[in-house]
Amino acid sequence: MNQSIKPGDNPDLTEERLSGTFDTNSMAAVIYGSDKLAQRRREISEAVSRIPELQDSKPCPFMTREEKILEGSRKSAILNRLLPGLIDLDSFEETVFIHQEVIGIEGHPLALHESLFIPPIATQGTDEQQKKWLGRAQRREIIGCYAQTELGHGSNLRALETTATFDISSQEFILNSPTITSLKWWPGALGKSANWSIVIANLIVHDKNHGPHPFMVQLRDEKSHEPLPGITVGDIGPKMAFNGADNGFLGFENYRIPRENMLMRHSKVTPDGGYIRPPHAKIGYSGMVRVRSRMAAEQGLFLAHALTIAVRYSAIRRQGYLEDRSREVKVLDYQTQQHRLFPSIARAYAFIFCGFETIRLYDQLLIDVQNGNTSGMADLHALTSGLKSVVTHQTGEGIEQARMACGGHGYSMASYISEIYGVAIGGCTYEGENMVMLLQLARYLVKSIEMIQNGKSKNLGPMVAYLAANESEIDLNLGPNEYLKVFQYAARSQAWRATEKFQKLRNSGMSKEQAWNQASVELTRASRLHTRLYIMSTFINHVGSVVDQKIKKVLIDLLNVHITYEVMDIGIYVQGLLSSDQMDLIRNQLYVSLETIRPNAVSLVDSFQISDMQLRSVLGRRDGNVYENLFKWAKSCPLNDKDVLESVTKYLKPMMDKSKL
Ligand SMILES: CCCCCCCC/C=C\CCCCCCCCCC(=O)SCCNC(=O)CCNC(=O)[C@H](O)C(C)(C)COP(=O)(O)OP(=O)(O)OC[C@H]1O[C@@H](n2cnc3c(N)ncnc32)[C@H](O)[C@@H]1OP(=O)(O)O
Ligand SMILES: Cc1cc2nc3c(=O)[nH]c(=O)nc-3n(C[C@H](O)[C@H](O)[C@H](O)COP(=O)(O)OP(=O)(O)OC[C@H]3O[C@@H](n4cnc5c(N)ncnc54)[C@H](O)[C@@H]3O)c2cc1C
Repeated sequence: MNQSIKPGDNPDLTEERLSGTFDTNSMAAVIYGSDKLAQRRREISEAVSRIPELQDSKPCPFMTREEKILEGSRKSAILNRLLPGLIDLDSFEETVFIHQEVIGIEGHPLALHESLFIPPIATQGTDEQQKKWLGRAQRREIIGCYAQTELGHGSNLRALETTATFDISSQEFILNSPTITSLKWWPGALGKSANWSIVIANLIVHDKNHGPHPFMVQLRDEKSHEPLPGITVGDIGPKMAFNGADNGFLGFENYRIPRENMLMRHSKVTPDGGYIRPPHAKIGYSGMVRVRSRMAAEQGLFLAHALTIAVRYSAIRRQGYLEDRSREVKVLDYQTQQHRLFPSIARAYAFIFCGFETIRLYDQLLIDVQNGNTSGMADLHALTSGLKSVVTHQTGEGIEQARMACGGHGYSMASYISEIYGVAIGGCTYEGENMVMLLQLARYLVKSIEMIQNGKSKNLGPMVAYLAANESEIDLNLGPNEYLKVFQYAARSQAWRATEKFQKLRNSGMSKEQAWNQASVELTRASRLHTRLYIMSTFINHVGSVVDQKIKKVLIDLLNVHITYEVMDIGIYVQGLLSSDQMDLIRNQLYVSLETIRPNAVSLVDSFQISDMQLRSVLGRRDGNVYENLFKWAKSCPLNDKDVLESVTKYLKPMMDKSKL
């Protein structure tokens, strides 16, 4: 049963919902991890929809940037008052969800507070530091951000220029931005809203640079909100999207903070200027790993937003004919439309499934690290580096296809797809530029292959054990596990090809850095294939664990779309393994899978249960009543407040008048 059906809906959409073979609430439970979690999302949406002061004052596309920031702040403040009655305050998921529901995806002044300001205090602050700041931050007495990137440096953290020099005599750190390129640049909420920040600066003690470390820094006066003396701060200007957030710049001039403001759970500076090393050199980077570990699910949901819009719209949009010339067909019936959208539905599910898995892995790692065991850090760093890169890229591609699948109306801001696209593809850049992060994973793959070459295959972790196998023939009696073997073959041969290229260049006398650079395109290809293999195997495992048989059946259909599409997409890497007959067989299986999934397409996107408020799309409305609402939306555009604009009276009319003979 599809729970989205309501009286008054567009009959085409109701017809689709009636053709679904499964219960959308049960599917939502599988997507979000449990019936309880899915139910909480519905309850929060429902509660929010009944609070008038939380509704949009006007559609986001009609707001200026200043209005967006004002609206985000207005709603944040109201939410802060209402949150205790609406959500479980200890739940990060519920906190993020309600902000998304109420404020949307364009960012808001507290977007970074929850995800990048509070977690470093909680994980890298000492008990005393947590006592001092955590409660204040959680109550939102203070608003924080995370200032790491600089005008001249982002990807390469070793080159950051901001310094925090320890002054023993005053027991203070002195913060400085010595050059224009050392200005912090990009941090969200820094521009106008935050009054505190985690600042990443090079720790200098007794003239020795110990590299980047995190510091708690007050930026603005807590009464007047004016920047404190020694601080230069402001907004960096409009962006491609995400304009509800005030990304900012920040400079320091001999700005002093107490010694106790360095986050010292792992690294420490003692009063006499002693430096105590952390248990792992990169432990200070763990805030980034946390955000990356959450990106697959987050991006999967961005894709889910775009697909909810495109699939619902494709079910009510009629254009052209198939056999029956008496009525135009739903565009969703065209194979090209299905090929454009259904593999992306499968990817959205796959990303969410493996996203929740990486969140679980991160949470486990956090416990291990707090207990002094840092051995899992390298594995999770490699995994999340690849995952954020592949998922953000494919999400961007999927959203753009969704936009095109909506024809002309997809290009209108009424679809809201362009905003989803703009926000989502920010993920290709933030938290580590994709190529840079793919190359981090490649280091791990090359090291794994070197272990095999050195006869140490038994030391390989489970995620890379396939690199040591020797599969050269596949029995295409095709089930998911055979597809997995095909993918393993592709990932393995590319990883070996890239490593051997790197080694050959090294052996020719080239420096390590040059050889790496000259092999880097091949290395990034290896990282992508490795990551896609991981996504596929997580998807297969997840479907295998589903108990409800109706849900399992449709997820197997979706998995079939995924595995056939993915293998077709990497055809070039499996030429040595699969014959052209086998490739034809897979291609045909893909087409059959598209037909199989067709009756469930709308129910599959309905199962994401994204409310109209959150979707903010005229095309993607739950009720499917698109045309009358598009007309209403256009009429409410501020340009239509007057029939004759100043642009006409001041310029066009005089021009036309002058041109008259
Ligand atoms: C619609 C519904 C969806 C819901 C979503 C919610 C709605 C919200 C609305 C909108 C969302 C938008 C939100 C926007 C938020 C934006 C937030 C952005 C925040 C930021 O971007 S913060 C800045 C991030 N910056 C980076 O990521 C910088 C990238 N660079 C690096 O991380 C490092 O420089 C480097 C890793 C690339 C290199 O570091 P370096 O020290 O030089 O190390 P190397 O020499 O390369 O490697 C040495 C060795 O260390 C290992 N290593 C590196 N990192 C780690 C690590 N983290 N853990 C473990 N080990 C690590 C590395 O592998 C090497 O090992 P080896 O020697 O090979 O064995
Ligand atoms: C929406 C958004 C929000 C952000 N929020 C924050 C925030 O809250 N806090 C914060 O501190 N920062 C934030 N950032 C900054 C972000 O983290 C950086 O922009 C990001 O890490 C990329 O760094 P960069 O800009 O220096 O890119 P660059 O490194 O300059 O990248 C430019 C090009 O160089 C290539 N390149 C660079 N290094 C290498 C290499 N070693 N090998 C091969 N190619 C390379 C890249 O692949 C890319 O093609 C945000 C950015 C965005 C877009």
